[in-house]
Amino acid sequence: MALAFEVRGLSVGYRRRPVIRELSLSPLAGGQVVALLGPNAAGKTTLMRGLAGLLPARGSIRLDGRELIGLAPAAHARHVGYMPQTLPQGVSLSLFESVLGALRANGLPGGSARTAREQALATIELVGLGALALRPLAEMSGGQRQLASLAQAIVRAPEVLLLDEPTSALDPRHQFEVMRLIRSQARAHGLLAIVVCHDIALACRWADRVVVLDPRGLAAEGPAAEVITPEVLARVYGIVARVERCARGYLQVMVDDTV
Ligand SMILES: Nc1ncnc2c1ncn2[C@@H]1O[C@H](COP(=O)(O)OP(=O)(O)OP(=O)(O)O)[C@@H](O)[C@H]1O
Repeated sequence: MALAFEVRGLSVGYRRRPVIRELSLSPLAGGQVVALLGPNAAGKTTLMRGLAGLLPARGSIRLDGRELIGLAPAAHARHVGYMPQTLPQGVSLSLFESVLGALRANGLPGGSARTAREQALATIELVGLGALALRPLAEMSGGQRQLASLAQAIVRAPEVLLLDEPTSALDPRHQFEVMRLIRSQARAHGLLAIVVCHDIALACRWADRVVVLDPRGLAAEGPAAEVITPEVLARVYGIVARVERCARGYLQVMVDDTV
């Protein structure tokens, strides 16, 4: 049975600024990739941090029927992994040490120390950074640090993987590879991946469902082909856009103007 993830009446915000108010989503399932879209300041990061247990939340987040709100942060993090939008900076650790550290921080030694080291190295290979395993993060490019951050999130093998703009620093080839990797991880391990993305076509190409937020709350959700329409793009982003299918059947979004 695929894992079930349910968000009901969820509120997340900051001391004097509620951002996500009473948000309910259709149930999400393990094995899926869900793209979280929406304009700047819509609350995507706030929602992700609430789902990850990094901001206080009210309402309900259920994983296979078990309530996550109220769990201790370490227990919450074992179920729900989070890759932040900001890249790791100024860290003197090598890539290998940082990925091994992420694995250990989860309280999941992965068997023996040797197994843990092998797991860390295998994950580094998976994101395509095998040749840089011993390089300090501080000596990596922005794109390489973003891939390092992805490796740190994946190595923990959470059931729900939250990725906040994982492709923002990447060239087109690496964007493609990362989205393909996320989907193959979701399919292979039955994990649910929720990915924040500003590239609507990229999101539609790889996601099974999209959730669109705007500052008023949930604007739309469902399969990309049903949700991404000129009307929704005008209402949510304030753009005049055409939504067309390319020869291969993928959605393309062409922006002609602002509303
Ligand atoms: N630490 C904070 N304290 C108070 N308000 C915050 C904090 N962080 C973000 N906000 C506010 O919460 C709102 C939502 O911000 P959030 O970062 O969740 O948006 P976002 O959809 O991820 O935006 P972007 O696409 O620009 O990354 C914004 O109005 C922002 O100013």
